[in-house]
Amino acid sequence: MNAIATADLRKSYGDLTALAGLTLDVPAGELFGLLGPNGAGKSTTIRILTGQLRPDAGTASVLGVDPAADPIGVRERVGILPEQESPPSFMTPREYFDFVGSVRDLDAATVNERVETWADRLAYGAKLDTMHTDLSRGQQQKVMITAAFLHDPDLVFIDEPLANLDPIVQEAVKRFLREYRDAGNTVFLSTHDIDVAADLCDRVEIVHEGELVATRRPAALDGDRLLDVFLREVGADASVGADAGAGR
Ligand SMILES: Nc1ncnc2c1ncn2[C@@H]1O[C@H](COP(=O)(O)OP(=O)(O)OP(=O)(O)O)[C@@H](O)[C@H]1O
Repeated sequence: MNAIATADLRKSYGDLTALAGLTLDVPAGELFGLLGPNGAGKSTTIRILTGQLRPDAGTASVLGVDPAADPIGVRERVGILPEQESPPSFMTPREYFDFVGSVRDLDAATVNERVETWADRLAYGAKLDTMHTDLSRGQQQKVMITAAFLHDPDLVFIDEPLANLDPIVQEAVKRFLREYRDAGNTVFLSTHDIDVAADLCDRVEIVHEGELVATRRPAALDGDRLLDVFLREVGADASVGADAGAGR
């Protein structure tokens, strides 16, 4: 069964074509990676799939729900870790999780239990009652990761999840994501980091200028081959483009 299916998704911002006909299936239980350079259309894809943005054309299904027709229905069922978003500056992590728990209809005991587990996993228990404004960027990212998983969704959309995290925490998050996938859940990961995609994903689709240009299974490649594919497919354009930056 597919957790996500899209057909010919298109989206423009004025004259700029961000998605030029994206057709994509993600089976349930896959740790899927959308890999592309800056400006390739990754966040636009996530925003459409999570009902935050309507496509100009094409269709999408997320856990059987059409995000354009029922955006709230999709957001109830999935977890979302947006790129570079911060928790509210005027709250502590504990207050924020209480808020997320009430939006997600979780009882206080469940919230507390899950928060303790996540604070242990990502080593930030000492900061649970510190205002977000006094947390480091990486500590704020730990809070955002916890919030995305707090209601134990079957599917998560995670945009550059490892940004700002030190190597120890990165390994803890990777370990968790593999366990989450092994339990039958689905991960839609968006990144421009080839190492992250190669290390973590069952399958990677490379997106460039709003189109899918290559698909690979990292386990079936050796060494740096995903980098070779990436450079071959997008490197030449990305290195001369105004929005250059293939991540390494
Ligand atoms: N609200 C917007 N208005 C105008 N243009 C936009 C808007 N959002 C995105 N774009 C443009 O659409 C294109 C795709 O952007 P998108 O954010 O989807 O890329 P991305 O692959 O997530 O990039 P990054 O890795 O840098 O986050 C880019 O050229 C971007 O400048």
